[in-house]
Amino acid sequence: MLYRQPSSPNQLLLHTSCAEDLYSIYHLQRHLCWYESILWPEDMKQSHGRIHVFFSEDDDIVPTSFINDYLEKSNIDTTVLSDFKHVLSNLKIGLLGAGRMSQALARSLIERNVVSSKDQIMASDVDENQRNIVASQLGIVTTADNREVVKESDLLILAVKPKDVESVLKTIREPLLPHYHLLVSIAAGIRTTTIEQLLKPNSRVIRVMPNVACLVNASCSVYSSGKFATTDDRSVVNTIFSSIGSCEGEIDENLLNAVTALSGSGPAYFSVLVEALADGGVKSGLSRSMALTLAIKTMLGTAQLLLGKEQPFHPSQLKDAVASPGGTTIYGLEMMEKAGIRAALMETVTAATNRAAQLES
Ligand SMILES: NC(=O)C1=CN([C@@H]2O[C@H](COP(=O)(O)OP(=O)(O)OC[C@H]3O[C@@H](n4cnc5c(N)ncnc54)[C@H](O)[C@@H]3O)[C@@H](O)[C@H]2O)C=CC1
Ligand SMILES: O=C(O)[C@@H]1CCC=N1
Repeated sequence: MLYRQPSSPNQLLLHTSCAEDLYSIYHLQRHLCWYESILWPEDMKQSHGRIHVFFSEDDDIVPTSFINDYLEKSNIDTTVLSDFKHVLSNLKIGLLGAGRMSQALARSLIERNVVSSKDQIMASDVDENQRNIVASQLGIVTTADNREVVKESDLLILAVKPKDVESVLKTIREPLLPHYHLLVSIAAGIRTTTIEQLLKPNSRVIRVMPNVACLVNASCSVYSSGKFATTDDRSVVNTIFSSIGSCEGEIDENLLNAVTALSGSGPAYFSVLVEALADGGVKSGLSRSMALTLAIKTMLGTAQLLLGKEQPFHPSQLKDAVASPGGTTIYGLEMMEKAGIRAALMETVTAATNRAAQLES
């Protein structure tokens, strides 16, 4: 009644009244009406019995320490259960395309216990070799049939190359149920409206841009929601993409191409910079391996200083702190300016943004 596509007038009536009415669907599908279930400290104090709030220490949905502090200040008894997790324990995740990004995502979700079992993830890929890698290295079930993944999952992650998006969406259009499934696309330059048009009306879509550093749980992701995505959908996306690094929140979709060009493609730019700096070291007599190690670790240390948990440096502050009067650094910096490196990097991001816009059309 809720999920079957109506094929007779009676079924259509039932479907419309039960599966499309906002309030019925919430209750029949056993979703919680959050807005009716908020218990404020004042309400708790008025209760006749004793109230004690228990939190899981590691909660992907509720900010445990923030709410715990808030309740403590309101004199409500609380206990944080150490080592307890509140994870996406029932959500079934389907990966459409089992390439580099999907594998990294699946690995993180399993290793970081965001899912409670490997059985919660399934992947499809046209390439048998990729399927074998995923099955043997990650122990998750794979199939060549994208439709099978849709039928077995609640949330789908579309991780094929942009050129393959349309054909995959056409294949899964039928089994993908707008009220049931959430489709998360990480494909560069494919708008949520394009995806929505290829799916059934009202399909819930969120577009995310992570980066390859998800292989080491250090991706930074940004997302944009389609027209029909819900607050719960955004919360799940936040949880999933925080597990592979950080999720920097939602952004106007018009800016997602710039994100793609900066942080999506960024690891490639930094790799070129590291390689070029190492070349400079080799030219000045260092061994290749020493030069590469120094360049990489210098990039890492610089990133840590710029991010600085307690006192982040502004880039110009850090540059000034390193360049002493008449010293080595200022001579190096002069050469960078002569070579036009700032303009070159700005144009790099602009060119990649424009390319993402071309993919959109
Ligand atoms: N590689 C990167 O650094 C980033 C990639 N992205 C996006 O992520 C997506 C995936 O990228 P990668 O994982 O790097 O690509 P990939 O080439 O490693 O993986 C794509 C997989 O999709 C499979 N595939 C192709 N057609 C298919 C079909 N019809 N049905 C099922 N599977 C099919 C391919 O066999 C391949 O294994 C792309 O859209 C890209 O724009 C986003 C951020 C960073
Ligand atoms: O170059 C690409 O198409 C993808 C998008 C972000 C990183 N790689």
